[in-house]
Amino acid sequence: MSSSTSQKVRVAVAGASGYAGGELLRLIAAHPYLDLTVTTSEKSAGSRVSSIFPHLAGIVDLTFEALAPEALPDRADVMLLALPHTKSFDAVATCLKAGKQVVDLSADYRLREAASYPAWYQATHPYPDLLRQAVYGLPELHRAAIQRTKLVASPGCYPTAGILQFAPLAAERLIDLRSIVIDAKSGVSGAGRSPALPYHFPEAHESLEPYKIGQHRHIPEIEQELGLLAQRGTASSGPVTVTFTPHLVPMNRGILSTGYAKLTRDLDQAALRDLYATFYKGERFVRLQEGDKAANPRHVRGSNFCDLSVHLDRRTGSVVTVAALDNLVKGAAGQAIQALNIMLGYPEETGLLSAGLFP
Ligand SMILES: NC(=O)C1=CN([C@@H]2O[C@H](COP(=O)(O)OP(=O)(O)OC[C@H]3O[C@@H](n4cnc5c(N)ncnc54)[C@H](OP(=O)(O)O)[C@@H]3O)[C@@H](O)[C@H]2O)C=CC1
Ligand SMILES: CC(=O)N[C@@H](CCC(=O)OP(=O)(O)O)C(=O)O
Repeated sequence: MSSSTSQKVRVAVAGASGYAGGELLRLIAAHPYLDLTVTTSEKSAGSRVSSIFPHLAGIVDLTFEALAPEALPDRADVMLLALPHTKSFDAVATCLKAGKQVVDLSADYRLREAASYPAWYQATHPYPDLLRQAVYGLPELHRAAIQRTKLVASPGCYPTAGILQFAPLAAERLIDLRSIVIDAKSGVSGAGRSPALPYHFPEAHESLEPYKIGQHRHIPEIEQELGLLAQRGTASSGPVTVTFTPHLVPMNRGILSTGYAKLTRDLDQAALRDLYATFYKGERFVRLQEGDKAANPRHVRGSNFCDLSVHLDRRTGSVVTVAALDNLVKGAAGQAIQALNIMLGYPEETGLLSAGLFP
C-alpha cells in the first residue's frame, strides 16, 4: 500500500454540510490512502467547505456542489452518504448500479426486513432486494461480511453503544433476553445541524429530557443485532426485546448508555469481566475499563473508541453495562471509515487512531 496521491482512493461525501458529513471530511483529510474529491450540499452549493466548517480551513480545500447521485460515480471510486433517512434509498441504488462501493450512514439499509420500515420510518422500502446485500456496518460483529460487500449500512449512534454493551451477554445467552433496559443520553449534535426547537440552546441547556420513550426508531436495530447474536448456534433463543429510553443532554457530542438485564446464571464480577475481555480481545476500538471504573464520554470525545464497563449488581441478580462513545465518530463518521478501511483492504485503524480530546 502506498500513500502517494496517485494511488489514493477517490472519495465522494454526500450530505457533506451536515454534522456527520463534516466529521467525515475531517477524518478523510487525515487518512493516508483516501482523497476527498467531491462534497455535496444543496443549500451550501457554491460555498467553500471552510466557510461552512471554519475548523477545516487549510485542511479541506473544496467547494460544496449540488450534485445528483447520478453524477457521483464519475467523480469518485467510493461513496460515503450522510443524507437524512429515506434520502439514501435511491442514492445507494444509483451508486451500486454504477459498480461503486458505498457506506451509507443513514438508516435506509440497516434493517433486514423491508416490512419494518413503514412502522419505524413511515416509509415503504423501495429496494427490498438491495437490503439483502447490505451488511450492518459494525466491524466488531460483521467484519468478514463487510470485507465482501459493496454496501455497508453504518449503524446508528445509540445502537452502536447498545449493541456493543450487550453483545457478549447476548451471544452467550447469559441474560434474560426480554429483560434488557437501555437508558441512554446523547449530546445535541446527534440530532443533526438543523434540529427542531427542543434542541436549541435555551431549551436544551441546563436540561435533561427523555424522548420517544418506547418508540425510538433505534429499537428494531438493537433488537435485530442482539437477536442475531443470541440465535447463533441455537434455534431456541426466542426474540430479544429492549426497553429503550434516549435522553437529550446539554453536551455537544457524546453518548452515555447505561444498560440493565437480569442474569440467568450465577456469575461473579471477575467472570463478567473475563467474558467481555475475551469477546473483545484484539478489538482496537473497544476499551474495557479497569476495575470498577465506569465508561465516561469525556474520554472518547473526538475519538473512534467505544469504552465499555460491566458491573455485577449482586443484590438484584442483575448486570449493569455502560458504554461511552462519540456519536459523530464511533457513532457515525469514524465507524463508517473503519468499515471503509475493511472494504478496501486497509488496516482497520488507518486514519482513526487519534486519542480523544481531554479534558
Ligand atoms: N448526527 C449524528 O450523531 C449521527 C448521524 N447519523 C446519520 O447521518 C446522516 C446525516 O446526519 P447529520 O449529519 O446529523 O444531519 P444534518 O442535518 O447535520 O445534515 C444533513 C445533510 O444532508 C443534506 N440534506 C438535507 N436534506 C436533504 C435532502 N432532502 N436531499 C439531499 N440532501 C439533504 C444536508 O445538506 P444541505 O446543506 O443541502 O441542507 C446536509 O448535508 C443521517 O442519516 C443520520 O441519521 C448517523 C449516526 C450519528
Ligand atoms: C440526540 C438525537 O436526537 N439523536 C438522534 C439519533 C442520531 C443517530 O445517530 O441516529 P441515526 O443515525 O439513526 O440518525 C435521534 O434520537 O433521532
